[in-house]
Amino acid sequence: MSDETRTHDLTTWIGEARWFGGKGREWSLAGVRRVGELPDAPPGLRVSIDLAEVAYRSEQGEESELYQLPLAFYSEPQERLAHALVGEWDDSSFGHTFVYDALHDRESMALWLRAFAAPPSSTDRGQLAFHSLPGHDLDLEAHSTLFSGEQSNSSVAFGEDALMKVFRKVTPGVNPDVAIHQVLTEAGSTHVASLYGWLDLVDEETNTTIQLAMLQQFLRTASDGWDLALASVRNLFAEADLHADEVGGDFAGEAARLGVALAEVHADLAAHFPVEERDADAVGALASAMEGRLEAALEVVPGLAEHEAGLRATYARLRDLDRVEVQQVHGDLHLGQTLRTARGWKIVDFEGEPAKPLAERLKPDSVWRDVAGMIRSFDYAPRVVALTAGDYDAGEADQRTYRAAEWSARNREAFLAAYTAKRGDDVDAAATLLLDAYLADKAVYEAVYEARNRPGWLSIPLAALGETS
Ligand SMILES: Nc1ncnc2c1ncn2[C@@H]1O[C@H](COP(=O)(O)OP(=O)(O)O)[C@@H](O)[C@H]1O
Ligand SMILES: O=P(O)(O)O[C@H]1O[C@H](CO)[C@@H](O[C@H]2O[C@H](CO)[C@@H](O)[C@H](O)[C@H]2O)[C@H](O)[C@H]1O
Repeated sequence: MSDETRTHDLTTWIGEARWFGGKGREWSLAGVRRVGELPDAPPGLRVSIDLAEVAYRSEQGEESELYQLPLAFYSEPQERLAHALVGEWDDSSFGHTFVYDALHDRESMALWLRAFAAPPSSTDRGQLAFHSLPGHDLDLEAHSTLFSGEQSNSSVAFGEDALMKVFRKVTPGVNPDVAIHQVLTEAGSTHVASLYGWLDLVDEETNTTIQLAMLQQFLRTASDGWDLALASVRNLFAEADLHADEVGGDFAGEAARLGVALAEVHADLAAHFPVEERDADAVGALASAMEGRLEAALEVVPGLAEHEAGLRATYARLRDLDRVEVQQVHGDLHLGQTLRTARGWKIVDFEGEPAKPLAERLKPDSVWRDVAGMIRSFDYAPRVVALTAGDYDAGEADQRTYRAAEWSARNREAFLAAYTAKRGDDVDAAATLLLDAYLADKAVYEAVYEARNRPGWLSIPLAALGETS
């Protein structure tokens, strides 16, 4: 079986993967490069990390992205891994093999975990560099389980001990998720999972490093903030005669605690990363960047056109500001990035918006970007429940729309009040301009995200824009 088989199988597999960010665009597999092999594999198994180069062609020219492919090459077919089969081909180093997604394979994942616990010597590891922080002994007996959620990356739990996040779309440079977790772990923040280690791909020739994976504390008692919010909305919808504050499962107390957690994380980030006061030119550049994102989004989502004038007016109002304070922020905050544990709220995934280049994601930004992200989530939750609730009559639909707005407003207010109280400030006129602009910018981003990933949900950000712009 030739290279053609490999290219065909990998193209099919990548194109269907949830983590593949190129859906909806014209792309091809430009090449696959092996960057490392895990040592100590048992006979009949070889475990590699390959990088796939995906090329896009458009009127603007050519562009490419790198995706990480952890692969398991078995000399015999593995029935237990049938669901994770990538293909069957002749590998130039491993011979004729049955190739599987290694993240589904406990044998392969055990090799990864062992490499974190005892980083292989430089000759064995090639370009791979496993790092671990002191203070935690990994449970090497723990079995791996791949998380099945809707994510941009792939996460593998090792029992209830550790969680490894494998970054899928990779670029040279520092990944903010690793850098921020390291700083917040070392600062003793109670709102993040502790960082245990990370994996780098070091290219000594070009003096570049690509961060491939991150190992952190597994939050055993965690419930996903998004799931909790949906449950709260369902409670409200089930009680036609009651208001949000009278129904069991009211979320406002949790929304307020989330506001406090975010204020504390922002304070820790401000203490350990630079905080800068930017002038009117920088505010103008921020408004221009938002306008630029809108223009790009209009190409992908024609339905945004009816909101264009309102959006441009919101961004133009930003230009009235003569200063903006920026610092390290989360960058892609939403309820799905929050976990309620027995010890309070934790915030995860400091990687920023997956669609942005790494260098841009590390840039300081206004804290109002994160606040806006959470508020957009409070808007999303009831709309998702209404959208997926099934058939109901027109009267019921109106009732739900009204109650959805009530749920959003109640939680938005509780969250904002607690956030500003913890910081010791309030949402003054300048903050309102910033917040409105970030809310609009996020809804535009979401419209593109939904058009590419979940077209059935595109109406959610568009409806929100219809109410505000
Ligand atoms: N430390 C942790 N312990 C337990 N579950 C976690 C932890 N960190 C993240 N998760 C869960 O894993 C999911 C994916 O993590 P996330 O960092 O958001 O990945 P992605 O970058 O793919 O979106 C989250 O929605 C959360 O439910
Ligand atoms: O993959 P990430 O978690 O980094 O974030 C991307 O996917 C999110 C959806 O999984 C998306 O969030 C949007 O949908 C959420 C509901 O599923 C909602 O709570 C958010 O408010 C909304 O933005 C996120 O924007 C995207 O970057």
